[in-house]
Amino acid sequence: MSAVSTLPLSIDLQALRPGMRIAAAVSGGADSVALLRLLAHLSREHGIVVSAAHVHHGIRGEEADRDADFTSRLAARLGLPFLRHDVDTPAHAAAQRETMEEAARNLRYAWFRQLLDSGIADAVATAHTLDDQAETVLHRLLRGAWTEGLSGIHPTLAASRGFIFRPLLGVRRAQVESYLRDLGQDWCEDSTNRDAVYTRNRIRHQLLPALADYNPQLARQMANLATIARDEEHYWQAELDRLLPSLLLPGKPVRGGGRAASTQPGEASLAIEIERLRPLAPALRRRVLRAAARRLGHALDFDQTARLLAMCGFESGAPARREVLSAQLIAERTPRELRLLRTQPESAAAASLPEYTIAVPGEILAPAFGLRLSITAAEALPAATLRAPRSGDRIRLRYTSAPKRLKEVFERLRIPAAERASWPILEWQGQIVWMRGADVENTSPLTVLAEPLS
Ligand SMILES: Nc1ncnc2c1ncn2[C@@H]1O[C@H](COP(=O)(O)OP(=O)(O)OP(=O)(O)O)[C@@H](O)[C@H]1O
Repeated sequence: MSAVSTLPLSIDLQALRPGMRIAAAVSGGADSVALLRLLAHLSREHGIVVSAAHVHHGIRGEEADRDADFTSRLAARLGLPFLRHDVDTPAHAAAQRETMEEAARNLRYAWFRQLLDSGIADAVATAHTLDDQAETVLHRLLRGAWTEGLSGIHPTLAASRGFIFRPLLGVRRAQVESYLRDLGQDWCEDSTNRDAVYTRNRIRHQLLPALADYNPQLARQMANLATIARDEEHYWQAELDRLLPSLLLPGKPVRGGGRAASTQPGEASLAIEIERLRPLAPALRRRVLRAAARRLGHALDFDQTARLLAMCGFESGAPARREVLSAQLIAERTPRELRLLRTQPESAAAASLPEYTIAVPGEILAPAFGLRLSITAAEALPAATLRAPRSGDRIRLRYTSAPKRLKEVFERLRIPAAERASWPILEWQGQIVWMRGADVENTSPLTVLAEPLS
Protein backbone atom coordinates (compact mmCIF):
# COMPACT_ATOMS: atom_id res chain seq x y z
CA MET A 1 0.00 0.00 0.00
CA SER A 2 1.58 3.36 -0.94
CA ALA A 3 0.43 6.98 -0.54
CA VAL A 4 -3.31 7.04 -0.04
CA SER A 5 -5.11 9.54 -2.27
CA THR A 6 -8.53 9.33 -0.63
CA LEU A 7 -7.10 10.92 2.53
CA PRO A 8 -6.90 14.68 2.96
CA LEU A 9 -3.23 14.46 3.98
CA SER A 10 -0.65 12.56 2.01
CA ILE A 11 0.71 10.05 4.47
CA ASP A 12 3.33 7.44 3.81
CA LEU A 13 1.91 3.98 4.26
CA GLN A 14 4.30 2.04 2.06
CA ALA A 15 5.16 -0.30 4.90
CA LEU A 16 1.58 -1.36 5.57
CA ARG A 17 -0.24 -4.43 4.36
CA PRO A 18 -3.99 -5.06 4.60
CA GLY A 19 -4.90 -6.85 7.80
CA MET A 20 -1.95 -5.48 9.78
CA ARG A 21 -2.55 -4.50 13.41
CA ILE A 22 -1.35 -0.94 13.92
CA ALA A 23 -1.06 0.68 17.35
CA ALA A 24 -1.20 4.47 16.89
CA ALA A 25 0.86 6.21 19.59
CA VAL A 26 -1.49 8.95 20.75
CA SER A 27 -0.44 11.56 23.28
CA GLY A 28 -3.66 13.55 22.80
CA GLY A 29 -1.81 16.35 20.96
CA ALA A 30 -2.89 17.54 17.50
CA ASP A 31 -0.40 15.43 15.51
CA SER A 32 -1.24 12.12 17.08
CA VAL A 33 -4.99 12.82 17.16
CA ALA A 34 -4.77 13.46 13.40
CA LEU A 35 -2.78 10.24 12.99
CA LEU A 36 -5.46 8.29 14.80
CA ARG A 37 -8.25 9.84 12.75
CA LEU A 38 -6.39 9.08 9.51
CA LEU A 39 -5.65 5.49 10.46
CA ALA A 40 -9.24 5.00 11.67
CA HIS A 41 -10.39 6.17 8.26
CA LEU A 42 -8.02 3.69 6.60
CA SER A 43 -9.06 0.87 8.87
CA ARG A 44 -12.56 1.07 7.47
CA GLU A 45 -11.37 1.33 3.86
CA HIS A 46 -8.47 -1.08 3.90
CA GLY A 47 -9.08 -3.54 6.69
CA ILE A 48 -6.18 -2.35 8.83
CA VAL A 49 -6.77 -3.11 12.50
CA VAL A 50 -6.06 0.06 14.46
CA SER A 51 -5.78 0.70 18.20
CA ALA A 52 -4.85 3.82 20.21
CA ALA A 53 -1.82 3.39 22.51
CA HIS A 54 -1.31 5.98 25.24
CA VAL A 55 1.40 6.33 27.88
CA HIS A 56 0.56 8.09 31.13
CA HIS A 57 4.01 9.26 32.19
CA GLY A 58 3.18 10.09 35.80
CA ILE A 59 4.29 13.71 35.28
CA ARG A 60 2.39 16.94 34.51
CA GLY A 61 -0.24 16.15 37.20
CA GLU A 62 -3.87 16.66 36.21
CA GLU A 63 -2.95 17.61 32.68
CA ALA A 64 -1.69 14.06 32.09
CA ASP A 65 -4.96 12.61 33.48
CA ARG A 66 -6.87 14.90 31.14
CA ASP A 67 -4.82 13.70 28.11
CA ALA A 68 -5.37 10.04 29.00
CA ASP A 69 -9.14 10.56 29.43
CA PHE A 70 -9.35 12.52 26.21
CA THR A 71 -7.49 9.83 24.23
CA SER A 72 -9.53 7.03 25.73
CA ARG A 73 -12.82 8.83 24.89
CA LEU A 74 -11.62 9.56 21.35
CA ALA A 75 -10.74 5.90 20.79
CA ALA A 76 -14.14 4.83 22.11
CA ARG A 77 -15.92 7.30 19.83
CA LEU A 78 -13.99 5.92 16.84
CA GLY A 79 -14.78 2.37 17.92
CA LEU A 80 -11.09 1.51 18.42
CA PRO A 81 -9.43 -0.40 21.29
CA PHE A 82 -7.58 1.81 23.78
CA LEU A 83 -4.29 0.59 25.25
CA ARG A 84 -3.01 2.51 28.27
CA HIS A 85 0.35 2.14 29.96
CA ASP A 86 1.17 3.90 33.25
CA VAL A 87 4.79 4.55 34.16
CA ASP A 88 6.64 6.37 36.94
CA THR A 89 8.91 8.61 34.90
CA PRO A 90 10.48 10.52 37.85
CA ALA A 91 11.50 7.24 39.55
CA HIS A 92 12.95 5.89 36.31
CA ALA A 93 14.81 9.16 35.65
CA ALA A 94 16.34 9.06 39.15
CA ALA A 95 17.30 5.39 38.91
CA GLN A 96 18.83 5.69 35.47
CA ARG A 97 20.21 9.21 36.01
CA GLU A 98 18.37 10.47 32.96
CA THR A 99 16.62 13.75 32.33
CA MET A 100 12.85 13.60 32.62
CA GLU A 101 12.54 13.89 28.83
CA GLU A 102 14.97 11.03 28.20
CA ALA A 103 13.28 8.85 30.78
CA ALA A 104 9.81 9.53 29.32
CA ARG A 105 11.04 8.72 25.83
CA ASN A 106 12.84 5.53 26.88
CA LEU A 107 9.81 4.28 28.80
CA ARG A 108 7.54 5.10 25.89
CA TYR A 109 9.65 3.26 23.34
CA ALA A 110 10.19 0.32 25.67
CA TRP A 111 6.43 -0.12 25.84
CA PHE A 112 6.03 0.27 22.06
CA ARG A 113 8.56 -2.53 21.64
CA GLN A 114 6.69 -4.65 24.18
CA LEU A 115 3.49 -4.19 22.16
CA LEU A 116 5.37 -5.49 19.12
CA ASP A 117 7.20 -8.31 20.90
CA SER A 118 4.04 -9.58 22.55
CA GLY A 119 2.22 -9.63 19.20
CA ILE A 120 -0.41 -7.10 20.34
CA ALA A 121 0.60 -4.96 17.34
CA ASP A 122 2.50 -5.61 14.10
CA ALA A 123 3.57 -1.97 13.86
CA VAL A 124 3.46 1.14 16.06
CA ALA A 125 2.82 4.47 14.31
CA THR A 126 4.06 7.71 15.85
CA ALA A 127 2.91 11.11 14.66
CA HIS A 128 6.16 13.00 14.08
CA THR A 129 5.64 15.65 11.40
CA LEU A 130 7.90 17.50 8.98
CA ASP A 131 8.12 20.31 11.55
CA ASP A 132 9.37 17.86 14.21
CA GLN A 133 11.96 16.73 11.69
CA ALA A 134 13.10 20.31 10.94
CA GLU A 135 13.31 21.10 14.69
CA THR A 136 15.30 17.95 15.37
CA VAL A 137 17.80 18.63 12.59
CA LEU A 138 18.25 22.25 13.63
CA HIS A 139 18.61 21.27 17.29
CA ARG A 140 21.32 18.77 16.43
CA LEU A 141 23.04 21.26 14.15
CA LEU A 142 23.17 23.71 17.05
CA ARG A 143 24.63 21.11 19.37
CA GLY A 144 27.22 20.08 16.78
CA ALA A 145 26.19 17.00 14.83
CA TRP A 146 27.70 14.51 12.43
CA THR A 147 25.71 13.19 9.52
CA GLU A 148 24.18 10.53 11.81
CA GLY A 149 22.66 13.30 13.89
CA LEU A 150 21.54 15.30 10.88
CA SER A 151 19.65 12.28 9.59
CA GLY A 152 17.08 13.26 12.21
CA ILE A 153 13.95 11.24 12.87
CA HIS A 154 13.99 8.01 10.87
CA PRO A 155 10.78 7.10 8.98
CA THR A 156 11.01 3.49 10.18
CA LEU A 157 12.70 1.80 13.13
CA ALA A 158 13.17 -1.94 13.05
CA ALA A 159 12.22 -3.92 16.15
CA SER A 160 12.91 -7.55 16.99
CA ARG A 161 9.35 -8.20 15.84
CA GLY A 162 7.47 -5.67 13.67
CA PHE A 163 8.49 -2.02 13.35
CA ILE A 164 7.84 1.55 14.46
CA PHE A 165 7.00 3.99 11.68
CA ARG A 166 6.25 7.70 11.21
CA PRO A 167 3.75 8.14 8.40
CA LEU A 168 3.29 11.91 8.94
CA LEU A 169 6.94 12.87 8.44
CA GLY A 170 6.12 14.56 5.12
CA VAL A 171 3.21 16.58 6.55
CA ARG A 172 3.39 20.12 8.00
CA ARG A 173 1.97 20.72 11.48
CA ALA A 174 -0.25 23.49 10.07
CA GLN A 175 -1.78 20.98 7.64
CA VAL A 176 -2.49 18.63 10.52
CA GLU A 177 -4.26 21.33 12.49
CA SER A 178 -6.36 22.52 9.57
CA TYR A 179 -7.33 18.89 8.86
CA LEU A 180 -8.55 18.56 12.45
CA ARG A 181 -10.40 21.87 12.33
CA ASP A 182 -12.16 20.75 9.13
CA LEU A 183 -13.25 17.60 10.96
CA GLY A 184 -14.36 19.61 14.00
CA GLN A 185 -11.97 17.48 16.01
CA ASP A 186 -10.37 19.02 19.10
CA TRP A 187 -7.10 18.02 20.76
CA CYS A 188 -5.11 18.65 23.96
CA GLU A 189 -2.40 21.28 24.29
CA ASP A 190 0.66 20.34 26.35
CA SER A 191 1.38 23.41 28.51
CA THR A 192 5.11 22.54 28.65
CA ASN A 193 5.32 22.99 24.86
CA ARG A 194 5.48 26.74 25.43
CA ASP A 195 8.04 26.63 28.22
CA ALA A 196 11.09 28.55 26.98
CA VAL A 197 13.35 26.64 29.41
CA TYR A 198 13.43 23.83 26.85
CA THR A 199 15.74 24.49 23.92
CA ARG A 200 13.40 22.48 21.73
CA ASN A 201 10.57 24.94 22.41
CA ARG A 202 12.78 27.96 21.74
CA ILE A 203 13.77 26.40 18.42
CA ARG A 204 10.10 25.82 17.57
CA HIS A 205 8.70 29.17 18.66
CA GLN A 206 11.62 31.56 18.19
CA LEU A 207 14.47 30.30 16.03
CA LEU A 208 12.66 28.54 13.19
CA PRO A 209 10.16 31.38 12.68
CA ALA A 210 13.07 33.87 12.65
CA LEU A 211 14.99 31.78 10.11
CA ALA A 212 11.88 31.31 8.00
CA ASP A 213 12.06 35.09 7.37
CA TYR A 214 15.24 34.38 5.42
CA ASN A 215 13.85 31.31 3.69
CA PRO A 216 10.17 30.36 3.99
CA GLN A 217 11.05 26.84 2.77
CA LEU A 218 13.54 26.28 5.57
CA ALA A 219 11.57 23.60 7.41
CA ARG A 220 11.20 21.56 4.23
CA GLN A 221 14.87 22.01 3.44
CA MET A 222 15.88 20.86 6.90
CA ALA A 223 13.71 17.78 6.36
CA ASN A 224 15.34 17.24 2.96
CA LEU A 225 18.74 17.51 4.61
CA ALA A 226 17.69 14.73 6.99
CA THR A 227 16.81 12.49 4.04
CA ILE A 228 20.11 13.24 2.30
CA ALA A 229 22.12 12.64 5.48
CA ARG A 230 20.29 9.38 6.15
CA ASP A 231 21.05 8.04 2.66
CA GLU A 232 24.69 9.12 2.96
CA GLU A 233 24.94 7.42 6.34
CA HIS A 234 23.52 4.25 4.93
CA TYR A 235 26.06 4.22 2.13
CA TRP A 236 29.07 4.95 4.34
CA GLN A 237 27.97 2.49 6.98
CA ALA A 238 28.00 -0.28 4.36
CA GLU A 239 31.51 0.79 3.33
CA LEU A 240 32.62 0.76 6.93
CA ASP A 241 31.21 -2.70 7.57
CA ARG A 242 33.24 -3.90 4.61
CA LEU A 243 36.47 -2.14 5.69
CA LEU A 244 36.57 -2.41 9.47
CA PRO A 245 37.52 -6.09 9.79
CA SER A 246 40.75 -5.46 7.87
CA LEU A 247 41.57 -2.17 9.64
CA LEU A 248 41.24 -3.01 13.31
CA LEU A 249 44.13 -5.17 14.42
CA PRO A 250 43.21 -8.71 15.43
CA GLY A 251 43.52 -10.23 18.88
CA LYS A 252 42.27 -7.24 20.88
CA PRO A 253 41.94 -6.38 23.70
CA VAL A 254 45.65 -6.81 24.38
CA ARG A 255 47.47 -7.41 27.64
CA GLY A 256 50.16 -4.76 27.41
CA GLY A 257 53.78 -5.92 27.71
CA GLY A 258 55.75 -4.26 24.95
CA ARG A 259 52.67 -2.75 23.38
CA ALA A 260 51.99 0.97 23.49
CA ALA A 261 49.39 0.85 26.23
CA SER A 262 49.10 -1.66 28.97
CA THR A 263 45.62 -2.56 30.09
CA GLN A 264 44.35 -2.99 33.63
CA PRO A 265 41.46 -5.26 34.55
CA GLY A 266 38.22 -3.75 33.24
CA GLU A 267 39.98 -1.86 30.50
CA ALA A 268 39.86 -2.58 26.80
CA SER A 269 41.77 -1.38 23.81
CA LEU A 270 41.73 -1.45 20.06
CA ALA A 271 44.50 -0.75 17.58
CA ILE A 272 44.47 0.56 14.05
CA GLU A 273 47.36 0.26 11.64
CA ILE A 274 48.22 3.78 10.56
CA GLU A 275 49.44 2.75 7.11
CA ARG A 276 46.09 1.16 6.37
CA LEU A 277 44.29 4.37 7.19
CA ARG A 278 46.55 6.45 4.93
CA PRO A 279 45.02 5.56 1.54
CA LEU A 280 41.47 6.16 2.76
CA ALA A 281 39.52 9.33 2.00
CA PRO A 282 39.22 11.71 4.98
CA ALA A 283 35.52 10.84 5.31
CA LEU A 284 36.39 7.20 5.85
CA ARG A 285 39.36 7.85 8.13
CA ARG A 286 37.12 9.79 10.46
CA ARG A 287 34.48 7.11 10.36
CA VAL A 288 36.95 4.34 11.10
CA LEU A 289 38.28 6.21 14.13
CA ARG A 290 34.80 6.97 15.39
CA ALA A 291 33.66 3.38 14.88
CA ALA A 292 36.70 2.12 16.79
CA ALA A 293 35.98 4.48 19.69
CA ARG A 294 32.33 3.50 19.63
CA ARG A 295 33.33 -0.13 20.12
CA LEU A 296 34.95 1.03 23.34
CA GLY A 297 31.72 2.77 24.31
CA HIS A 298 32.84 6.29 23.48
CA ALA A 299 31.30 8.82 21.03
CA LEU A 300 34.12 10.94 19.61
CA ASP A 301 33.36 14.56 18.83
CA PHE A 302 34.89 16.48 15.92
CA ASP A 303 37.87 17.84 17.89
CA GLN A 304 38.72 14.50 19.43
CA THR A 305 38.64 12.91 15.98
CA ALA A 306 40.88 15.68 14.63
CA ARG A 307 43.36 15.03 17.46
CA LEU A 308 43.49 11.36 16.50
CA LEU A 309 43.99 12.22 12.83
CA ALA A 310 46.82 14.55 13.86
CA MET A 311 48.42 11.75 15.92
CA CYS A 312 48.48 9.64 12.75
CA GLY A 313 50.23 12.49 10.92
CA PHE A 314 47.25 13.28 8.68
CA GLU A 315 46.92 16.85 9.90
CA SER A 316 49.50 19.62 10.18
CA GLY A 317 51.72 19.89 13.26
CA ALA A 318 53.96 17.46 15.13
CA PRO A 319 52.02 14.26 15.86
CA ALA A 320 51.51 13.71 19.60
CA ARG A 321 52.34 10.28 21.00
CA ARG A 322 49.64 10.33 23.63
CA GLU A 323 46.34 12.13 23.99
CA VAL A 324 43.88 12.00 26.87
CA LEU A 325 40.62 12.32 24.96
CA SER A 326 38.33 12.09 27.97
CA ALA A 327 38.21 10.48 31.38
CA GLN A 328 37.48 7.15 29.74
CA LEU A 329 39.55 7.23 26.58
CA ILE A 330 43.26 7.56 25.92
CA ALA A 331 45.00 7.35 22.56
CA GLU A 332 48.61 6.28 22.16
CA ARG A 333 50.72 5.98 19.03
CA THR A 334 53.58 3.71 18.13
CA PRO A 335 55.39 4.00 14.79
CA ARG A 336 52.93 1.45 13.41
CA GLU A 337 49.69 1.71 15.33
CA LEU A 338 47.21 4.07 16.82
CA ARG A 339 45.83 2.50 19.94
CA LEU A 340 42.65 3.51 21.72
CA LEU A 341 42.45 2.55 25.34
CA ARG A 342 39.37 2.65 27.52
CA THR A 343 40.51 3.39 31.04
CA GLN A 344 39.21 3.23 34.54
CA PRO A 345 38.15 6.78 35.29
CA GLU A 346 40.07 6.90 38.57
CA SER A 347 43.26 6.67 36.56
CA ALA A 348 45.44 9.57 35.54
CA ALA A 349 43.03 10.33 32.74
CA ALA A 350 40.39 11.59 35.16
CA ALA A 351 42.82 14.08 36.58
CA SER A 352 43.44 15.36 33.07
CA LEU A 353 39.77 16.11 32.39
CA PRO A 354 39.34 19.68 31.23
CA GLU A 355 37.57 22.32 33.28
CA TYR A 356 35.03 24.37 31.39
CA THR A 357 34.43 28.01 32.26
CA ILE A 358 30.87 29.08 31.54
CA ALA A 359 29.74 32.69 31.33
CA VAL A 360 26.64 33.39 33.42
CA PRO A 361 24.15 33.49 31.82
CA GLY A 362 25.48 31.31 29.03
CA GLU A 363 25.83 27.83 27.68
CA ILE A 364 28.57 25.44 26.75
CA LEU A 365 29.20 22.13 25.03
CA ALA A 366 31.35 19.94 27.24
CA PRO A 367 32.26 16.86 25.17
CA ALA A 368 34.57 15.48 27.85
CA PHE A 369 31.50 15.06 30.07
CA GLY A 370 29.11 14.35 27.17
CA LEU A 371 27.00 17.33 28.19
CA ARG A 372 25.49 20.52 26.96
CA LEU A 373 24.96 22.86 29.89
CA SER A 374 23.01 26.08 29.93
CA ILE A 375 22.88 28.47 32.83
CA THR A 376 20.24 31.12 33.13
CA ALA A 377 20.35 34.07 35.52
CA ALA A 378 18.50 37.36 35.63
CA GLU A 379 21.70 39.38 35.18
CA ALA A 380 25.35 38.95 34.16
CA LEU A 381 27.23 37.30 37.08
CA PRO A 382 30.70 35.81 37.61
CA ALA A 383 31.45 32.71 35.51
CA ALA A 384 30.84 29.14 36.71
CA THR A 385 33.14 26.11 36.31
CA LEU A 386 32.14 22.67 35.10
CA ARG A 387 34.68 20.15 36.32
CA ALA A 388 35.37 16.69 37.70
CA PRO A 389 35.19 16.21 41.49
CA ARG A 390 38.14 17.12 43.72
CA SER A 391 38.99 15.72 47.09
CA GLY A 392 37.48 17.96 49.74
CA ASP A 393 34.41 18.86 47.64
CA ARG A 394 31.27 19.17 49.71
CA ILE A 395 27.75 19.33 48.46
CA ARG A 396 24.42 20.12 50.05
CA LEU A 397 21.52 18.02 48.83
CA ARG A 398 17.98 19.29 49.05
CA TYR A 399 16.09 18.37 52.23
CA THR A 400 19.31 17.60 54.10
CA SER A 401 20.59 19.59 57.01
CA ALA A 402 24.29 19.92 56.23
CA PRO A 403 26.72 19.71 53.33
CA LYS A 404 28.04 16.21 52.76
CA ARG A 405 31.32 14.89 51.50
CA LEU A 406 31.09 13.97 47.84
CA LYS A 407 31.94 10.36 48.64
CA GLU A 408 28.80 10.09 50.79
CA VAL A 409 26.71 11.65 48.04
CA PHE A 410 28.06 9.19 45.50
CA GLU A 411 27.25 6.32 47.82
CA ARG A 412 23.78 7.63 48.49
CA LEU A 413 23.10 7.97 44.74
CA ARG A 414 24.65 4.55 44.10
CA ILE A 415 27.02 5.93 41.49
CA PRO A 416 29.51 3.20 40.58
CA ALA A 417 33.01 3.81 41.89
CA ALA A 418 34.43 3.60 38.37
CA GLU A 419 32.39 6.62 37.26
CA ARG A 420 32.96 8.95 40.20
CA ALA A 421 36.22 10.58 39.16
CA SER A 422 34.66 11.87 35.96
CA TRP A 423 31.25 12.77 37.36
CA PRO A 424 30.45 16.36 36.31
CA ILE A 425 29.80 19.04 38.89
CA LEU A 426 29.26 22.76 38.52
CA GLU A 427 30.94 25.20 40.88
CA TRP A 428 29.92 28.81 41.28
CA GLN A 429 31.45 31.21 43.78
CA GLY A 430 32.99 28.35 45.76
CA GLN A 431 29.74 26.37 45.99
CA ILE A 432 28.64 23.29 44.12
CA VAL A 433 25.35 24.36 42.57
CA TRP A 434 24.74 21.39 40.28
CA MET A 435 25.83 17.81 39.93
CA ARG A 436 24.61 15.24 37.43
CA GLY A 437 21.72 13.20 38.80
CA ALA A 438 21.72 14.86 42.23
CA ASP A 439 19.04 17.05 43.76
CA VAL A 440 21.42 19.80 44.87
CA GLU A 441 20.27 22.55 47.22
CA ASN A 442 21.00 25.46 44.93
CA THR A 443 20.65 28.74 46.78
CA SER A 444 22.44 30.65 44.02
CA PRO A 445 20.59 32.83 41.48
CA LEU A 446 21.61 30.37 38.73
CA THR A 447 19.27 27.91 37.02
CA VAL A 448 21.15 25.05 35.44
CA LEU A 449 19.87 22.86 32.63
CA ALA A 450 21.94 19.91 31.39
CA GLU A 451 21.27 17.77 28.35
CA PRO A 452 23.31 14.84 27.12
CA LEU A 453 25.17 15.40 23.84
CA SER A 454 23.76 13.16 21.15
N1 LIG B 1 2.19 10.00 26.13
C1 LIG B 1 2.26 9.47 24.91
N2 LIG B 1 1.55 8.37 24.63
C2 LIG B 1 1.60 7.79 23.40
N3 LIG B 1 2.33 8.29 22.40
C3 LIG B 1 3.05 9.39 22.61
C4 LIG B 1 3.06 10.04 23.88
N4 LIG B 1 3.88 11.11 23.80
C5 LIG B 1 4.35 11.14 22.54
N5 LIG B 1 3.88 10.10 21.82
C6 LIG B 1 4.12 9.78 20.40
O1 LIG B 1 5.41 10.26 20.05
C7 LIG B 1 5.29 11.26 19.05
C8 LIG B 1 6.33 12.32 19.30
O2 LIG B 1 6.05 12.95 20.49
P1 LIG B 1 6.92 14.14 21.03
O3 LIG B 1 7.24 15.05 19.90
O4 LIG B 1 6.25 14.68 22.23
O5 LIG B 1 8.17 13.34 21.51
P2 LIG B 1 9.67 13.68 21.36
O6 LIG B 1 10.27 13.27 22.65
O7 LIG B 1 9.88 15.05 20.88
O8 LIG B 1 10.02 12.67 20.17
P3 LIG B 1 10.46 11.16 20.27
O9 LIG B 1 9.25 10.38 20.66
O10 LIG B 1 10.95 10.82 18.90
O11 LIG B 1 11.52 11.12 21.26
C9 LIG B 1 3.86 11.76 19.17
O12 LIG B 1 3.41 12.32 17.96
C10 LIG B 1 3.13 10.49 19.52
O13 LIG B 1 2.89 9.71 18.37
